[in-house]
Amino acid sequence: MTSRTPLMAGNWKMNLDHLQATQLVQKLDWSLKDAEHDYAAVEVAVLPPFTALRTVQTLVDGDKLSIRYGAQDLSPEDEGAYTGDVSGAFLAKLGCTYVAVGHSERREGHGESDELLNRKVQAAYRHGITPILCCGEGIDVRKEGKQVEHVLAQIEADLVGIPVEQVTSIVIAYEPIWAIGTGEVATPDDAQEVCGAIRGKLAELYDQATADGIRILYGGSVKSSNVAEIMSQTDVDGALVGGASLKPEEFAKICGFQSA
Ligand SMILES: O=C[C@H](O)COP(=O)(O)O
Repeated sequence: MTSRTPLMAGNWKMNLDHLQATQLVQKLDWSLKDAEHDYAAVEVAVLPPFTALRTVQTLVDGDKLSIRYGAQDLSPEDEGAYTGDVSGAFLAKLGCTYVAVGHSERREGHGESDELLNRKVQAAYRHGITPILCCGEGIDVRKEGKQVEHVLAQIEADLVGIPVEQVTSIVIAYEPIWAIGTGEVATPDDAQEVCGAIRGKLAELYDQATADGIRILYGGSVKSSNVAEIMSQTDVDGALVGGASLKPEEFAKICGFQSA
């Protein structure tokens, strides 16, 4: 089986101004150094608000940190009269490695459709930024037992027209909506069921070798106390962490699940 380097990504959501962002990244770096974190074994990234990206870039570049960073969203367009939007070109200039696309808080809170998310995935690739494509079901879908078909339909629609050469670098994040910020973490079996099905769908849409190389993250109330069992699942290659990524020592522990 292809080996996949785990990715631990902290999604700060709408938290931390640019000054607080600097402090958090410094503290995270110190905590990771204290833990002798091996970045080659587990990649670490943070997704600050747009307003903090420039300061995070300055700190990471200036201090030559190994922490990567990215944005939480991007425009499907590259430039022009799109008030309030932020172009992938601008994010690339700021050194963003990643951009989240289709977080449930955007799908639901901003009515983002699969058609729009597909255009955002394409926009990310146009600018050499790796999309972290988020998917997941709400509680009603879960109660009906239709989580797998729901998530696979999202993935298939969001990847329309994305060629194999591009999709090899994509990161998929499975986040059951009922587990986000609720303290209710999916069981390792729940996570594996959907992450495994996503890999199967990627093999069907592309090929098995491509699917085996793609990283699939789990997100939803991940903490240092539950990360090891989630990460023990065959098809879980990391975590997209919300609340716990705002606490540098805790996030560093999450990042070190393997060496703990
Ligand atoms: O993007 C992150 C997810 O929404 C998970 O958030 P959470 O760890 O606060 O549950």
